Amino acid sequence: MAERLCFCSSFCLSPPFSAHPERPTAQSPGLPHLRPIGVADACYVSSSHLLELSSSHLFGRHKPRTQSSWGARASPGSSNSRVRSQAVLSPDKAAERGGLSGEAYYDAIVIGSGIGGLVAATQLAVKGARILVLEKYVIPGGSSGYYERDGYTFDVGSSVMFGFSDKGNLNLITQALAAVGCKMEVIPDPTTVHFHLPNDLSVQVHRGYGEFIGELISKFPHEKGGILKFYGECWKIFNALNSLELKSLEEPLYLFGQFFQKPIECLTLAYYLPQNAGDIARKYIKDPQLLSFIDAEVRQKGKRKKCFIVSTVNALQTPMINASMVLCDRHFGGINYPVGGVGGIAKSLAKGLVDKGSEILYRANVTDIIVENGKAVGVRLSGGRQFFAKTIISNATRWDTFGKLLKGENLPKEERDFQKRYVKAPSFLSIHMGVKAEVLPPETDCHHFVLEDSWSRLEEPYGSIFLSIPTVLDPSLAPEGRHILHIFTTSSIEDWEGLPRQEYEAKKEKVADEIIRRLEKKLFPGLQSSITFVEVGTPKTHRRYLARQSGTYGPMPRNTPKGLLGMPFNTTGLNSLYCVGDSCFPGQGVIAVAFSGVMCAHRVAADIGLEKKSPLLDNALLSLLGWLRSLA
Ligand SMILES: NC(=O)c1ccc[n+]([C@@H]2O[C@H](COP(=O)([O-])OP(=O)(O)OC[C@H]3O[C@@H](n4cnc5c(N)ncnc54)[C@H](O)[C@@H]3O)[C@@H](O)[C@H]2O)c1
Ligand SMILES: CC(C)=CCC/C(C)=C/C=C/C(C)=C/C=C/C(C)=C/C=C/C=C(C)/C=C/C=C(C)/C=C/C=C(\C)CCC=C(C)C
Repeated sequence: MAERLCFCSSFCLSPPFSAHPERPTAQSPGLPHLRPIGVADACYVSSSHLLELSSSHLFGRHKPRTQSSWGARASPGSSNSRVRSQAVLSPDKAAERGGLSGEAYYDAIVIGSGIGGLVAATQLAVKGARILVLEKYVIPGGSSGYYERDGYTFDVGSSVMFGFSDKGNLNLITQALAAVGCKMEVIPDPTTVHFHLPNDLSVQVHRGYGEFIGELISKFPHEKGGILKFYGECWKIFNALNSLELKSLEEPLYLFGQFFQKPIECLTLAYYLPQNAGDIARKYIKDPQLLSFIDAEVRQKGKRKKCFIVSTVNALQTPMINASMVLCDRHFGGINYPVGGVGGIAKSLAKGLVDKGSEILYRANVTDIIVENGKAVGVRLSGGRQFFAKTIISNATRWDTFGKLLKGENLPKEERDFQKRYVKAPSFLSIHMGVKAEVLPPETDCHHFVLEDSWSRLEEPYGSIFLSIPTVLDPSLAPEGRHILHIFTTSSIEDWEGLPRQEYEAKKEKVADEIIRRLEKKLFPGLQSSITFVEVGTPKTHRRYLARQSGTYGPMPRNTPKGLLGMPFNTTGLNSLYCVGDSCFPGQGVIAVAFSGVMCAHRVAADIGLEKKSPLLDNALLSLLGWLRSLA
């Protein structure tokens, strides 16, 4: 088991420290009186403050803190705003600099500090761009954030981390951290998921590919040939992906360069771009139970209200490229858990961003994207403050970006088409629990997928249960003698809206009790009586704290998609506005949104002159991609 280490070289050297040595922190002697901040106020938080956050009230009954000793309100003219003025303009100055005639101070404003937004921001910052990230909540990370309660550190989202190894080209989380000089200690997970399925089918997805395939073949010996062919095809795609340098597929000089250097690999990917995993699995495999297992494996979203493991749909609606990425990376680089919890990734990226001279404002709720002459030029916060930049990057979902943040603008055709092709996936009900350690049998795996009785419940709300026990890997996340159980299952916002408070609370308890009862019966006898802490989040909780419309987990195809062909990239129909995150290519998942961040940063860098570009080729490629999407 790994020791707890610092995230970055400077991360824990001088508490509290300032990322900019010349800039004192809010705690430094000599700083004037700091006013407590209200929810609507934006506050500058340096990475040192992040380290000191002990509890980010994300789920359950608690509201975000409205009083804080770690944040300082900027008031122009105060010494506190003077302290910051080297990197963050006072609101008035920022406003003056934007608009029609003024030169925008920032190269890019990023709305939201999910992993997608943070990767885009840090990748641009390392290229020398001046970035301002505006985050509505009090800490970075969005669905990859964390919160602390009663000595437990809970991951907000799930704890299965792809792309976090030290090899290949697809370890995008490792690479994103390295770009800003950070390295996190990780703990290898020996089993990606332990499936507990109908008809007492139990499959462990071992880290070793041979071991996993051996186990699967032993359960389905009559399908040996099909299994080898299906997973073999996945490896062909994964190897092609892994051989490329990953940058923006919307940037022609890079794309042609890759085609020139790796023609076979690029053509392989182009061939699979419009294909789905379920169709390919069905070419080789006939056993319905094995096909259902593969549906659960690739967990992409299928029809409305249905859901699964690697995203939330069945294999027939899962792009083959995404399925291959997930089904192979877990064996190639393996699933690795960051020591100290998933929240450390966003904290490290945020710190890295500040180290590179860019800024983050927390409690900065963007309500409007300001458009002038058909171009996104700035943003307005809920308190009325305005910031201007050459480009705006939205890490909010596309539904929020185009439905809420842009007012009075006609929905661009591209977005209308996207909304025809994709709907919002349902949200989750999540249960964060602390339990007595003795309730877990020895050798319990970290991640479980439970569907006890019938395959027909696979995609039903509350049908399948996801369970992570990160303390199996990192015991430091819980008090001694305790474990964390993070349970989640799909659930739609409609189930929870319009209920009076008491009924809402009673329903949370009832639904959570039923899920816990199922886990007690299937996995852990005595579970109920071993609980020491429990907190339940519903889709409303996700909507409120993650600022995602309907609390959605992301986009899912309305019908059977043409693989990844229909997914929009980062540019949008509005000049200078870009999107990043899970409603962009290639979709949901931490590694997927990290890739979207890398792509976005590259395209933006080209557009603001930090990377080479060819306007002529740009137009040709963007038209070609638009046309290809129209075929989806
Ligand atoms: N594999 C896993 O185990 C795992 C775990 C957690 C999360 N995830 C993935 O992460 C993906 C989401 O990442 P993402 O980067 O797209 O976004 P995100 O939803 O995680 O983060 C978006 C951020 O933007 C902020 N925001 C939204 N609107 C805002 C506004 N108007 N003003 C200011 N801030 C605003 C939110 O507060 C949030 O912090 C999901 O698809 C999920 O699959 C996966
Ligand atoms: C343009 C043209 C025409 C052509 C071109 C061709 C080419 C070159 C192409 C290329 C492509 C590429 C590069 C692509 C890429 C892609 C990628 C990277 C992808 C990725 C993906 C990923 C993913 C999807 C992931 C996901 C994940 C997830 C979702 C996860 C989840 C998890 C969970 C939910 C958890 C569970 C739990 C338990 C069991 C407990």
